[in-house]
Amino acid sequence: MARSEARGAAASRDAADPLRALRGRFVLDDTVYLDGNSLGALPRDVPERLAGVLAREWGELRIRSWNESGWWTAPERVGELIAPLVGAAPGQVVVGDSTSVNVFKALVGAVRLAGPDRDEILVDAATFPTDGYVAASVGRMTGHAVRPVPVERMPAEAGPRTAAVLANHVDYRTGELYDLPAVTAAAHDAGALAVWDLCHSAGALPVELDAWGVDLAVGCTYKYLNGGPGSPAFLYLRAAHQERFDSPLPGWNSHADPFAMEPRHTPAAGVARGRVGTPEILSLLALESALGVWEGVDLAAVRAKSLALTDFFIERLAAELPPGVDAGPITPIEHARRGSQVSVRCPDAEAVHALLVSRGVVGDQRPPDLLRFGFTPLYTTFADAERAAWELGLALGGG
Ligand SMILES: Cc1ncc(COP(=O)(O)O)c(C=O)c1O
Ligand SMILES: Nc1c(O)cccc1C(=O)C[C@H](N)C(=O)O
Repeated sequence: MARSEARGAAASRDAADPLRALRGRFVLDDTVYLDGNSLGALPRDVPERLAGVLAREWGELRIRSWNESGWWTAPERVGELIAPLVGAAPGQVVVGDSTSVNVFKALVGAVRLAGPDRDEILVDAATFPTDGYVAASVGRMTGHAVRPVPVERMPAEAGPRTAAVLANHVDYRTGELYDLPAVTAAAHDAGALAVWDLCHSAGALPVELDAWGVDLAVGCTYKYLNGGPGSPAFLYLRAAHQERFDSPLPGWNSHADPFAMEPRHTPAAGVARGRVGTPEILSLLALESALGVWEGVDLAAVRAKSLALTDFFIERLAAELPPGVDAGPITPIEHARRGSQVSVRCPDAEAVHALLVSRGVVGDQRPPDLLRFGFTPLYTTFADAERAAWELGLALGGG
């Protein structure tokens, strides 16, 4: 297919895209932005909302805003906006702290729920580093052995010693989507709890935490949920576990009566038990505004577009890669095993990434030899996918 034909195909697919109007809800330019799996683009409504928060809520109401502007309850309120995106009924998602801190809360909470007779944690062998670092520290604190296991091996490896498994729904490096329901079911069969990191799946594809029986989950909000740099993470605490959830970070915000200022901690009822200290109000409210773009969005349509975009990119890349070049996608071709990014193995990835950025195609690069291209279905176009494949082909000597 000549380039003009490929561009024509992209244009017709963009014209037929049921989500095409959503791109206008974001601040974007003619850069091909394929790094929404690291930092989502800015939703248009956010600056005005934040300006209002600064001028009125902080500037004029000051301390009164904790009650009158709903700051105190924002962690649960924003959690309710995330809940439908991860298949959670109300009352199970709370927002605050970083993903790393929530991994700590969730994992210690899980091993405490599992009880004293189990002494092992299985951790995704290819995990994003922070989860592995936290798990190792949890092991040192609690005495549990921490055993790295590939996610696909977890069903076979979980056993009578296993207290919890900690796994990523989508591998940040390869873009592989794991079988969350099967791994969760196997963990349960072994009597263990399943804790999932949804950083690379929340907002990118349908997630059904309640239906799939997940015990605890965490995820960041600055990737596919477009909450902004450092926006707070979310914690899912399954309703059935809330009463027994014993947080390793019981701050005053998770107290049943915070303003009683009691010396002893009495945990709050419900998901507020997952809170710790004062919420990050400015970034939390920016996130709340950013989540407005999801109103009425069908996650099945998001998934269909994500797969169509990544298929198209993989197809165009196969056509544009010069013969004999030792580079190509490592992300699984099977839809059931693909998240919303395509990772391309390529020599001199750092130099190729820099060249692509200079040509207006922004993905990212992970050592030693991976280029990552994230496809955010809310705003990425088929024209973006076509141009990225073309520029990557050129960067590798094609054209
Ligand atoms: C899978 C995964 N977990 C955790 C993190 C880090 O979380 P945080 O920096 O919010 O603690 C990231 C990305 O930064 C990630 O991709
Ligand atoms: N959180 C990030 C940051 O603060 C700076 C740069 C990148 C990030 C990321 O989110 C990286 C991302 N989790 C990854 O998948 O590699």
